[in-house]
Amino acid sequence: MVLGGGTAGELVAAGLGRAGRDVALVENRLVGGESPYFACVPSKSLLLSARRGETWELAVARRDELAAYREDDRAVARMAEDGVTVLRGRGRVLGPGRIEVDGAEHGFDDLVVCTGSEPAVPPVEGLADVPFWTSDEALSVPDLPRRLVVLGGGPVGCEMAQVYAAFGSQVTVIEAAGRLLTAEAPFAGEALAEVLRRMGVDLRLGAALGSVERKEPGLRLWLSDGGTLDADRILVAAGRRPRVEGLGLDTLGVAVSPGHGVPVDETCAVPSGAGATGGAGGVWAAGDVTGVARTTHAARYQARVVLSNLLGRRREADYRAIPRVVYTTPTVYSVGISPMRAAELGIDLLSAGYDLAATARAAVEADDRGRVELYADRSRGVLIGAAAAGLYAEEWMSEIALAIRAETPLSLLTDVVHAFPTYGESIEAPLRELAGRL
Ligand SMILES: Cc1cc2nc3c(=O)[nH]c(=O)nc-3n(C[C@H](O)[C@H](O)[C@H](O)COP(=O)(O)OP(=O)(O)OC[C@H]3O[C@@H](n4cnc5c(N)ncnc54)[C@H](O)[C@@H]3O)c2cc1C
Ligand SMILES: NC(=O)c1ccc[n+]([C@@H]2O[C@H](COP(=O)([O-])OP(=O)(O)OC[C@H]3O[C@@H](n4cnc5c(N)ncnc54)[C@H](O)[C@@H]3O)[C@@H](O)[C@H]2O)c1
Repeated sequence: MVLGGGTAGELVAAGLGRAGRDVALVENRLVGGESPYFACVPSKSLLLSARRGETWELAVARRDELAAYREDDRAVARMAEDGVTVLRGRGRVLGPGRIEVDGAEHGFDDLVVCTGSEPAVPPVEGLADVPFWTSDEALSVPDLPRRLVVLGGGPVGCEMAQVYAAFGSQVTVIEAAGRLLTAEAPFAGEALAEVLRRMGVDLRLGAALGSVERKEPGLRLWLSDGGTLDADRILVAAGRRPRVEGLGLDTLGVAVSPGHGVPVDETCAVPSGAGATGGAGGVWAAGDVTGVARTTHAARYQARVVLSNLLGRRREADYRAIPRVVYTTPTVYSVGISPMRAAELGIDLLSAGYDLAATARAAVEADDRGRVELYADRSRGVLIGAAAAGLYAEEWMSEIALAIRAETPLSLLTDVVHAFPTYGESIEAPLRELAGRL
């Protein structure tokens, strides 16, 4: 029984079905989940349209076509082809081996929890009384607000700010922390801030939203720094919470708490309390609901780990090199440990950086923005993290993910040759610098 038919749930269910197992997928919205209809695909489509200078009407038409007009018939048909029974409705576990889907009871041996995440709405005075968007609306409705306030300067807030500013909205980003993309290396958020400011985005950094009130026409916002703002629409992009409540997991002895992921071990099994099995089998979880990495590729990775273990081939997940990408122009790509995290862990970190402007490719592209930074563990002589802000960084930084995951010695990495003229050449000088400082 797979509970939740998004990226993770689809992959587990399809794999089990193809392997001839008896498998059902419970989904109460759209088979496919967030990514194809409300998240990755429509956001990347709008970002590309913005970069190409398309009109809003064309961009929305293209977005909606790519998002299959938010209809899941093709995804459901694929499930049927793979031998998966789709149970439409909200699922709730009743106890070991028993689940209810919209009133009907079904049995199961193994349970895989893939219920994803939902937007976190901060407890701001007045916010619940005004109409606001989350990314779901921002990526599915045809409106282009004249004045848009984006609450949160994380990946969602930054991507949406760039989209709406590019198409002509007057955008303000309110970010409680002092910079954008707070989890990542500081230069990345600063590079993005510069680009957004140049596009006319008003960045209110270090300010939280205090309260909101209707003010015809539109809304009036009060900030914690005493400032006020008038807007037509608020987009809440203040983080996401694993969807763990109301699933009945407590009946299996699985302790969950709001805002925290379902706990998983390295095999993506949910450690069971007394009598906490899904019947004859076990309880597993994959994707955003685990709160581990919260990206589509991480959901797919965990799903493959679950699938392998369910099919009898033990597999453990390794999260050291899962990329985190913000698909703005320029792209912000991060992987592995950030400098802040290394400091928390007491790692003796060596860092080296390089401005992309110094590459021949930057001259060819006539774009001198961007930088790459590499972080190595001095004691082990291997890369443990990296960040880049630059055009196509999501493509040319993949080799760094491989180097981190494979723990390739720096001495060997310095012997890798990159094609000329590419942005990939930008990592050669920092790699040599790091190797020379070991
Ligand atoms: C705006 C935005 C942009 C993003 N862009 C990217 C990107 O470019 N790249 C990237 O890698 N990641 C991106 N992400 C993150 C990515 O969308 C998620 O990590 C991914 O969708 C997680 O997949 P999942 O299977 O865990 O959950 P979901 O896709 O959310 O699937 C969970 C499913 O479970 C169903 N469900 C929940 N509870 C129940 C229940 N009780 N009964 C029945 N069904 C239930 C839900 O309806 C849903 O369909 C983005 C996220 C957002 C918000
Ligand atoms: N390209 C991608 O892979 C991609 C793109 C978008 C989202 N995602 C995933 O979606 C998840 C959610 O992204 P997100 O950007 O919503 O969350 P986030 O947690 O990364 O960022 C939210 C930001 O909102 C700020 N904030 C929260 N409450 C506030 C308040 N009251 N006032 C002002 N600022 C406030 C926080 O300081 C934080 O910086 C991410 O963890 C990411 O994994 C991935």
